[in-house]
Amino acid sequence: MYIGSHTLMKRYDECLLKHGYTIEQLVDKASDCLLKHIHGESFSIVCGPGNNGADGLSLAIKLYQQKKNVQVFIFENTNHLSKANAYYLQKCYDLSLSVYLFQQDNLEELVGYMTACDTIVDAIFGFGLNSSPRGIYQSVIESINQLYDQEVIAVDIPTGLQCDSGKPYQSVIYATSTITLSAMKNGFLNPDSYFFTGKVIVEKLDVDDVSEEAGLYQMADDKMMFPLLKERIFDGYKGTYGHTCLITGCIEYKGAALLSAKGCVYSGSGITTVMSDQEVIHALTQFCPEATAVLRPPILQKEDFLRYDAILIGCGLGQSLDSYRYVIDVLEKTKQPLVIDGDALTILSAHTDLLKHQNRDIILTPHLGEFQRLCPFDSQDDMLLVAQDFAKEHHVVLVLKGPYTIVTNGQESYRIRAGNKAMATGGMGDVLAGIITSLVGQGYPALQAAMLGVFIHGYTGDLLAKEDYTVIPSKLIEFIPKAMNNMIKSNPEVTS
Ligand SMILES: NC(=O)C1=CN([C@@H]2O[C@H](COP(=O)(O)OP(=O)(O)OC[C@H]3O[C@@H](n4cnc5c(N)ncnc54)[C@H](O)[C@@H]3O)[C@@H](O)[C@H]2O)[C@@H](O)CC1
Ligand SMILES: Nc1ncnc2c1ncn2[C@@H]1O[C@H](COP(=O)(O)OP(=O)(O)O)[C@@H](O)[C@H]1O
Ligand SMILES: [K+]
Repeated sequence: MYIGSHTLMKRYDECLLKHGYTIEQLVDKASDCLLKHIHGESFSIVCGPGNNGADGLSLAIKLYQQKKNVQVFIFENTNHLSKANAYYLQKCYDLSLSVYLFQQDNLEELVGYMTACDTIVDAIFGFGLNSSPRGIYQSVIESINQLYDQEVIAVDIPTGLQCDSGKPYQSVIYATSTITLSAMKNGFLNPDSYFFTGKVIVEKLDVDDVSEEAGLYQMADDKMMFPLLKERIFDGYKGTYGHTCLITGCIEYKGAALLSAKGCVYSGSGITTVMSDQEVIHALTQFCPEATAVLRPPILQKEDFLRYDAILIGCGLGQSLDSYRYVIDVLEKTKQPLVIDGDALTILSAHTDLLKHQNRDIILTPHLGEFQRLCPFDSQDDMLLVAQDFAKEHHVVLVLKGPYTIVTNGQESYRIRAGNKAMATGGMGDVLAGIITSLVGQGYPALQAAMLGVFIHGYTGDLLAKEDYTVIPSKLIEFIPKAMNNMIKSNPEVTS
């Protein structure tokens, strides 16, 4: 399933136009999709001035041609209509459909006409809405929400619901169901949006598939992710599964280093070595005896890293002058695939130029706060686009953590369907960084390692959250091997 935001959906339409479709054709195809889900005999179709309204007008014509009882309601005289809207409105007039123009003084009368129909179709605004509907639009929305006997079907998005966040503007339609076109809208991932959308049906237009060309995200769910996890081989040994080096922890932040090390070991790393301070190493022997350790020298040299398959830097590294130097050293002197997390990301924020010319796989795992430092964005920005552009510009795999964590390399973009609110506990991100590093060390390509790491982490958390109110990192770690085994056993492609 593909997911779009308002800018990505706009880009999607532009790609289709580039492929030679006309906007009138696209609207025609959109109304074909709508028609499949519309039942009943009498319809009030409420159409705004843009292409969402055009979808409604085209649908009205098709219902009318099926001899249904159709009344169309519009808001504006023809000067502000989109091209397709004006085209289909003229067709409505040509066919002598009943078209009513909303004005402040006829609102009550026109809404009265709607009470006689079975179904109201909301084609007022779609992803082109840029602020709360006001004036006559607001009055009509509020009046429609007062009608309780009619089914309300929203075209693409309930008018007044924000496409990207799923949050309502001040004035919003409460739909019974929403037929969304071409792709799931990012905002519908927010469970609160359900109050407004009702049941959501995704309908693909019968057109060339330009989803990837437009940069739409894909939902990475069980079906996509289970087969990515490889079975361990019959004669594998520790050398088969990679040697990872974790440059983590300091006197003040021992826990993060311990959690990332254990996450790395439990998700199958062949050998895990923690490069840290004496105090961290001491604690590690108690907490995770399977990990090995080396004392971190004051200056890191290329030779210190020759035997490793993957490096992690961050997870409790702190932001001291030493930590700062470690980050620069690792970026300048090592060549292995690299995972950068936590404090190391904050240090990196002032030096993103170092990401240029790296010629190796680099995975960044910020939460939103860390990402804000790396790539200052505005709260109104389209995060799907911001994340994608950042990854493309800096040649990294970006893991932007949160509900439905984003994973993108700028070309391919995913939202991972795993993880839950019970996991919002300190240290959870350190476990994730350890898992991803483990997978990189085991030889998974960077994008796959990031996707799979996020999925394993979230999937384990989901299994625990079925029973528990909170999911604690130490407990999640213990459950990782069982969860990974579950994934392997549930994958029909694994035969051994
Ligand atoms: N590939 C697809 O998915 C397709 C989608 N189509 C439809 O096109 C819609 C998007 O069309 P548009 O880009 O024309 O956008 P909309 O129809 O959602 O709205 C744009 C219009 O609303 C006005 N507007 C925006 N905010 C306003 C506000 N706060 N108050 C008053 N007026 C406001 C704009 O000036 C413009 O006239 C989609 O939601 C979908 O229904 C189809 O028509 C074509 C194919
Ligand atoms: N509400 C939530 N829904 C889904 N996943 C969540 C939620 N809260 C936290 N997580 C997951 O938990 C982890 C928290 O990471 P992070 O914020 O870096 O924690 P820390 O810095 O304490 O280690 C991320 O993988 C994130 O996706
Ligand atoms: K709508």
